[in-house]
Amino acid sequence: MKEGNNMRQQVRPIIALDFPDAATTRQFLAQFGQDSHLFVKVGMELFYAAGPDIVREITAAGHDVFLDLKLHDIPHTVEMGMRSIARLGVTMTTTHISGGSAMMQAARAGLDAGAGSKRPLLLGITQLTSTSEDQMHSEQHIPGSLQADVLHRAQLAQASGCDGVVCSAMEASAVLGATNPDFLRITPGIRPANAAANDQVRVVTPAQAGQLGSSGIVVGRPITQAADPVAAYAQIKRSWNGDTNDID
Ligand SMILES: O=C(O)c1cc(=O)[nH]c(=O)n1[C@@H]1O[C@H](COP(=O)(O)O)[C@@H](O)[C@H]1O
Repeated sequence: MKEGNNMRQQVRPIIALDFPDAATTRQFLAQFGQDSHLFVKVGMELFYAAGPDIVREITAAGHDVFLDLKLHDIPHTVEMGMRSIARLGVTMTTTHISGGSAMMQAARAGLDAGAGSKRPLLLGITQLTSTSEDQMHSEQHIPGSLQADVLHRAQLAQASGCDGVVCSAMEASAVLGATNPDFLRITPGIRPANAAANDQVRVVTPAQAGQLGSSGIVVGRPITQAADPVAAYAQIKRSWNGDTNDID
């Protein structure tokens, strides 16, 4: 087994359900059959359209939900927002690290206060996978390498009560080296070889993500817009888990 495989904590690729409404989401999920136990991400597009009801519906169907709303506000507002999120029974959620340590601590306190038996895991957003190092320099006025910035953010997130970060797989092994081994490295920006990058910049294949030390991958359009989403999911899952020599 490759070293990266030992680091993998989420065997299932997390499918980003970036759909405009509940009906489209239901049609998509129905293709996977009643007994499937998927790990899906509900983000802004679906949540702003279908609200907490769609999250409850998906969890009631037996799927794990990563509710990705990327909270970023003053600490009190984020704490109270996270209390509401925790009551939805989701598995993971997100806050922006750039809001600072007080905001992340408040996010964690909100999850602690709002959760029942199982607290949602808190992930900090480092640098979006759509951001290049050049953009970071010119638009954010952050000097140095993008990896160094991601490492700094990851360490701040860990010290502030986060359970992991969202970063690209390109930074995953460095984050692993700079944080506790169980600190999660959830990586979007996943594209099978030859697939369109779309708006993503820091992109790797599912197999590379496994080798680079990701602990979970997030995949949207390569599955949701595939001619056969169930087959695309199965192929990406095999590649991610190192179960195939197929070109991914
Ligand atoms: O927080 C995220 O999930 C996220 C962070 C990030 O840096 N990059 C990123 O692409 N994402 C999300 O991951 C998903 C990627 O979707 P695709 O580009 O279609 O595979 C989208 O739902 C994004 O919102």
